[in-house]
Amino acid sequence: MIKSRRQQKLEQKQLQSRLNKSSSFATKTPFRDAERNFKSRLPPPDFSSVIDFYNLENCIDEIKNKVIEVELAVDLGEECENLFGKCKDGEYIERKKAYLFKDLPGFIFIRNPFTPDAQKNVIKRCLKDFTKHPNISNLDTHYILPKQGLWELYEKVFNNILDENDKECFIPLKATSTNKNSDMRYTDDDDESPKSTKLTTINKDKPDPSPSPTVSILPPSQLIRKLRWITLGYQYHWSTKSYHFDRRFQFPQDINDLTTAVVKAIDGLGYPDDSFVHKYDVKKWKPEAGVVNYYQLKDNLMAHVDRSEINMDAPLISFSFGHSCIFLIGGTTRETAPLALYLRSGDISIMCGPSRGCFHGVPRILEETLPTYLAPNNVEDPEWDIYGDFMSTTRINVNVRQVF
Ligand SMILES: O=C(O)CCC(=O)C(=O)O
Ligand SMILES: [Fe+2]
Repeated sequence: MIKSRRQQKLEQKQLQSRLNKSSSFATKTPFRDAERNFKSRLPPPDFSSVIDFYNLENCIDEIKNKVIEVELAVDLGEECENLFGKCKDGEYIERKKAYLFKDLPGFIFIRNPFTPDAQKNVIKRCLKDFTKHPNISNLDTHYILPKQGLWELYEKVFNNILDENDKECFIPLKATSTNKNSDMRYTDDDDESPKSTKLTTINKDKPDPSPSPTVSILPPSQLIRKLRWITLGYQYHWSTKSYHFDRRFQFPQDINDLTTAVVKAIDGLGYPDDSFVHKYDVKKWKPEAGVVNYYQLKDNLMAHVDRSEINMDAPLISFSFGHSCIFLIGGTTRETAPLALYLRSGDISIMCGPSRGCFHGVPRILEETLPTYLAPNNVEDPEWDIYGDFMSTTRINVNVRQVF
């Protein structure tokens, strides 16, 4: 059969497209495979290899053998009741254990040491206080947020003090410009080479990201669910993956205290054969920067390495609240198959030592995993209603770093 030139061209195009696709298999890595598994809705993910610290006895042996149980240097209950909460009569929370992983020196997991009330306090801080200026959020790129903070405005709507048609609820867009510097938080971290943040380059001009011409004006109740992150302390410039060393705001004292307690508690943790021991003098610990991530149920965070800090010896401390998620942590490239674990409300994960340079990410937020004590309509605590309502679709992560 003689093919027309058009037909020949079409076939050539199809062949090229197939070749391109197969060459993109070069980017098919064990980390990406794991992400693909946990992101999948249909068929649902295979959860059999996920480490579950609330059910370790029933995990398969292959998983149990990777985990080492150790004792914290400090009982987070006894010594830090003001931070993690005082147990009610008859209530008991295990607050002296941590877990290490055989193939991942420096990664430490602590099961939720918080009481429900202590968790609620941190969640309220994340939603009502940390979302206020001067802290920057992803919404600041596109919107002129109200002085009182978006949450307080939303609270007035939620409590029927304001109607969303009221002019106070109008949140204007920022004027768009031709500057192409966009908000880079959710682009893939494809560059696997460790970047050094040399002091000579840190103060070079870092233009603010440009507002997108496609975002729309939204009422507070919808805009608040578009909140994805805010930054604490040293503000972060996502597109250059470096800090604004000239934009530093007061770091919240309560988050400072929580992380200091954790740094004290993990001191000296290590493998039984001493092949890795974590040491970081608590007197040197300075929480200088933080990111609060707000995930809605369909959100995820792609594999990345946090390497913008000049001090990579200090631990990176991360708290989870609200819905559970799957957390993946692998090696210094995506070629290492990651460990998968459940992070539940209150859990603390710490990356220090070699694990500080490892790829990690959150491929999945797990529906219907909000603890009942964080759910709305709690008659005992009507003030929680608005927070519970927000948390019914949300996971919050607070992660804290020392920069220098
Ligand atoms: O949400 C999490 O648990 C991880 C967040 C994270 O890795 C980051 O913000 O760099
Ligand atoms: Fe991270």
